[in-house]
Amino acid sequence: MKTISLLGATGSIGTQTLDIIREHPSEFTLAAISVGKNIDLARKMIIEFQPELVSVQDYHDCNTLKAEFPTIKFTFGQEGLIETAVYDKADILVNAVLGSVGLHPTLQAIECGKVIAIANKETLVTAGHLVIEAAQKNNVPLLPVDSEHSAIFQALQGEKEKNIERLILTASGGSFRDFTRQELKNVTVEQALNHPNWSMGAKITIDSASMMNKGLEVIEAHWLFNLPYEKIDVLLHKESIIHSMVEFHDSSIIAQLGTPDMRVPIQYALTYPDRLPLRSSKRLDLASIGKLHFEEMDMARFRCLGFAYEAGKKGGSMPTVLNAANEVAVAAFLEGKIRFLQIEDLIEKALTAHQITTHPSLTAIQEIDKETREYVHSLL
Ligand SMILES: NC(=O)C1=CN([C@@H]2O[C@H](COP(=O)(O)OP(=O)(O)OC[C@H]3O[C@@H](n4cnc5c(N)ncnc54)[C@H](OP(=O)(O)O)[C@@H]3O)[C@@H](O)[C@H]2O)C=CC1
Ligand SMILES: CC(=O)[C@@H](O)[C@H](O)COP(=O)(O)O
Ligand SMILES: [Mn+2]
Repeated sequence: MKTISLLGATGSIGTQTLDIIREHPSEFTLAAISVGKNIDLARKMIIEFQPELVSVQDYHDCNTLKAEFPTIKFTFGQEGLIETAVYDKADILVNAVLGSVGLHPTLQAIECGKVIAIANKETLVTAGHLVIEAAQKNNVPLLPVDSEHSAIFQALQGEKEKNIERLILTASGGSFRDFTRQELKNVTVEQALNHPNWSMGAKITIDSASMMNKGLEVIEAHWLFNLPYEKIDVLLHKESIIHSMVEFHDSSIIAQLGTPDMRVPIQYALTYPDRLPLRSSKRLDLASIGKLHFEEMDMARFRCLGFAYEAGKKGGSMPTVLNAANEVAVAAFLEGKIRFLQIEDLIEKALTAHQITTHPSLTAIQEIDKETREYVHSLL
């Protein structure tokens, strides 16, 4: 029996993690959860899973739930996320919270020796060097949940890092794959949220449409698999059936395939190095699919991908700026304050204005994250 603490329980990855726990009650138990502002869903989860600890984003919501569930321990805010991440009865932390708010809790959980199943890619983008250093120092496994990284992780089982020629991350192209830049000028939030293959949270769906999701994933892959950016490529694959691939020096390519269902990589991270059946997941029927398509990535069309490669290669605090600017810009787009193409303009301005700090500490990362958010807000 593995005991889980789950950050971001009310989100897309969070609720799918609960599906896995529900499907395998003799394998997993849930000790602690964090939620944001979706208190109605939090109530239902508390009744069904009876976690011992619940962290809530806001103080007021925390007090409301406390009055309703007097036997459960409640906490709130950033400290609450940390308490949940390090909850002593949990063996494994599933980090499915959104954004760089997940960084500090992840570092603390690593210090406490928790196995980390990481969906929260912003944490690895904003401070991958700190997360990897801490994981190595504390001998803590960092298990990828993101579908592309899970695919690569699965393809690498039994393989040696020295034999890797390159990673090939697949990209669906998102909601606007076939739009020209001219057509992108007036797209709506509703159109952007209509991902062709995956049902995901709002922020990552916009990131998919701008191709920033793939940019964040390139940086995430750099840290998780210890490879230079020159060995990480992106290939447009509109069906999202091949979740990613590894090419080896002998020219062999190993790919992982499946229907687009995040429960598969979530469960693999929870059962690794074992596997369990997943009856609720649809089997891949390649004969009925017939054809798979691949195209080279157009870097002029998808500018955010170029920004991410550039920020990743420059290193230091640049990825922190990339991530923070993107978080603010996407939130502004979702709130209807800016147009879609202004997301990339704001990110470009933030990157251009930034004076790089090399090997930033946690305090420096937090400070640069805050400053970048303020700077981008000042441009809105
Ligand atoms: N969805 C997917 O298929 C995939 C997601 N990922 C990554 O996983 C992470 C989560 O994505 P996803 O599940 O789509 O996101 P969602 O927006 O669906 O969920 C985010 C979760 O985080 C909580 N949350 C948001 N902000 C805060 C905050 N400031 N403090 C505390 N809790 C907060 C939300 O709470 P509430 O809703 O209660 O407000 C919710 O539980 C992201 O990093 C994403 O890039 C990676 C691969 C695939
Ligand atoms: C499910 C998942 O891992 C997402 O990150 C997904 O990859 C988004 O797809 P695209 O970014 O390729 O559109
Ligand atoms: Mn992904």
